[in-house]
Amino acid sequence: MIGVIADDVTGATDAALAFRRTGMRCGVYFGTPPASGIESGLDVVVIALKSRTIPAREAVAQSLGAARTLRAVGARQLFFKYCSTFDSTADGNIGPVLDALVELLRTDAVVTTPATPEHGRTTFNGYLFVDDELLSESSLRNHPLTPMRDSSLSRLMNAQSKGGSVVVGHDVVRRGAEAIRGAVDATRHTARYLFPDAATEEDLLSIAHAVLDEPLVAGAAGLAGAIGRAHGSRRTAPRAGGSESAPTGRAAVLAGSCSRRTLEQIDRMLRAQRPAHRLDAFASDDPEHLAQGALDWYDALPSGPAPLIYSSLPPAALREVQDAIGVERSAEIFEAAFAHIARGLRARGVTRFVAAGGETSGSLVAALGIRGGVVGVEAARGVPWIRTDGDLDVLLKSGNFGEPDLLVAASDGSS
Ligand SMILES: Nc1ncnc2c1ncn2[C@@H]1O[C@H](COP(=O)(O)OP(=O)(O)OP(=O)(O)O)[C@@H](O)[C@H]1O
Ligand SMILES: O=C(O)[C@@H](O)C(=O)CO
Repeated sequence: MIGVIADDVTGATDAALAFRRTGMRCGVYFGTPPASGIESGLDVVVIALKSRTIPAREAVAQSLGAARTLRAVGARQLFFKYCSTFDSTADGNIGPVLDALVELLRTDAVVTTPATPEHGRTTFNGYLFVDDELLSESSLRNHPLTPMRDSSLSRLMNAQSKGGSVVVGHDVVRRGAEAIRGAVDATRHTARYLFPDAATEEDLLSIAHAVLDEPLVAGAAGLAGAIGRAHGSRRTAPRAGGSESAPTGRAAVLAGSCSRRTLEQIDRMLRAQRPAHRLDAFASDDPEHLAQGALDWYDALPSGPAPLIYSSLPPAALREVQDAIGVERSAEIFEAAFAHIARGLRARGVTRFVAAGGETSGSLVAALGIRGGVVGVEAARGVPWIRTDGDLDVLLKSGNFGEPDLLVAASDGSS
């Protein structure tokens, strides 16, 4: 069994989908459950944390807790899922968590790559590209919590981890798994982290074959799917119980992501004349007050299409809020407000939640007390519906994922 520790909930569902597509039986848990709460017979157990931007020490403690539980239920390999755009601060948390996992597993070389070609993430000479731009020149340079201003994976990693890192060039990767394994063995005692270049699914498959017996690997959905394929798991039956059609309950969309793609998707909602309410921290910085305003607005809506409640702003307006209120404080205000709103909407009969943004989704999942779920139909690449253990359907969308009409389409048909 492969045990996945994901540093946010949208990343967890992205990775779970990548494994499930290859036919692996995959369960998703939000927060670390007791070992007895994990279904037996799964090929992959994904534990979703919300540890990407919390203090490094807490991220390490939570990740070690998840790792111990996964090992207790039989994980032979741990996969640390971080963002395909390496979202992290200068202090972590990718490096500190991996350092701690290396020590826990007493391993000495970790092969890792964020490359996920289906999401437009590729690496060359150790530099990370988002579509045709370097990471540091992409919209990720303006991320509200983890602005990415460098594209060199080894520089990013060295700044937040111990043990050093090296790049395994594309010339080696394209020679296949044996060559990659040779590079891993040659570096085992000199550098802890290896970033093999990957521009295609074929590159990822070679990397996956090279690491099948390693106790610890790390990366994004690209490597997860490749490992699934390398296990030849397409031959096993998909897990029963995943819903095969999109859910249809009463819907609401909550967007706290300020990513470029989410802003486009919100624009589509507005142009489709969906009822929309923006949370404004300048009007009130009290999350409960903001939430009550949104719920009063919701209560006054005539029945009709699913509404959108959002805090998302484009970069310049976002900076104004952050300069006035503080980066962490403003994030806390909105995440707390979305938590109250999610609970309020649930109480009013909403059963289908579409959430945009990893932190925002994490807040919603915690507020609704969702502990786990089954991966259902794929609404967009990397974005599956999750049928939760509490009879809700949630679509947890990474900020930059999905076609521009995703929010409209996923919340269609509500009354
Ligand atoms: N108007 C705003 N002003 C300041 N901060 C905001 C505002 N709106 C949202 N935020 C904060 O910005 C952060 C957005 O992060 P989130 O993870 O939800 O989206 P994302 O980074 O686009 O998604 P992902 O991590 O999946 O790529 C949240 O902490 C949110 O509370
Ligand atoms: O890897 C990605 O880009 C996503 O799964 C994610 O982690 C965004 O939060």
